Amino acid sequence: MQASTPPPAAVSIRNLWKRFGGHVAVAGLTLDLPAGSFVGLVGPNGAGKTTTLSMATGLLRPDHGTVLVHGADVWSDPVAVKARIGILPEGLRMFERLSGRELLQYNGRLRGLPGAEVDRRAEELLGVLDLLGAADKLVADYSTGMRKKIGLAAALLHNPDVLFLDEPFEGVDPVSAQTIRGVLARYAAAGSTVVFSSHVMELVEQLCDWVAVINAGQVIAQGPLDAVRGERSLHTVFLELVGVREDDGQALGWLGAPERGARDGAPNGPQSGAQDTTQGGAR
Ligand SMILES: Nc1ncnc2c1ncn2[C@@H]1O[C@H](COP(=O)(O)OP(=O)(O)OP(=O)(O)O)[C@@H](O)[C@H]1O
Repeated sequence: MQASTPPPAAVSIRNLWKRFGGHVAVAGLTLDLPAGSFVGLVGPNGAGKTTTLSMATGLLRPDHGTVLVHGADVWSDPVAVKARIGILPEGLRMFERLSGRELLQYNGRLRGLPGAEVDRRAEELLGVLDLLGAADKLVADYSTGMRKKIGLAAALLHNPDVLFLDEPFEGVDPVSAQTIRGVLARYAAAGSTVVFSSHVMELVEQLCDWVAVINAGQVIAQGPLDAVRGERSLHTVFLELVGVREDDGQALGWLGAPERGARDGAPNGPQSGAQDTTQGGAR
């Protein structure tokens, strides 16, 4: 499975560290992401994915370590790097009082693209992402999925070499997710690099050809998807790698059991309160 000459790295991360107060969020993380690959970053909650992506894209300064994007240092050569990357961060803050179309036009101009080219690309992206009907609506009035799509359009407008996406499918309905997948697949097929974080292993397996598993601020596995998962599913391998916590059978023993004397000393068996709650929840 090992290639004799490794492909050039689009993103090369070396010994990256980040501490928040007493908590080490990223602990000496080293990662090489091959150019032209579709990379999935997976890891449990709090593993350090967002912190890593933020440092890799110049949004958060590392305590230590380097990140190179196509050979340019993110922190010592930020202008060169930012011209080559697109970012869809988690919880992206946008100019809410602009319409979707205006947001793209503003982004395109900031990127130094000629006006006519910005307009052409913006209309195409709005069309492909099924946002033409909402193009003149304020971003403030966009739904979660629409926000992800307009954020993706803004990240792609200048045709970056590397696209970083933090949880691009979170809160997105299946129709919009399919649209986003189509755009990403088309972008990657043209030879660009996509790096995205996700908790959805099935999605990573469908889209990605390269995977990095992050746990406790470090990379615990990385490589081509087939090499990382072997004959098994990524889900199974992931759970094994990060270690599933065993339930000792003691915790939550009260949950679902009849309450005795907890409320005004009155028993609350399944035929009284529990049943009412179920009916209430069904409405
Ligand atoms: N600004 C911050 N201040 C303090 N702690 C932070 C900050 N940002 C992240 N952390 C902590 O750093 C650790 C890594 O967080 P991070 O958001 O990078 O994880 P993640 O892998 O993206 O998690 P998730 O999958 O839940 O989004 C967590 O313990 C988190 O609480």
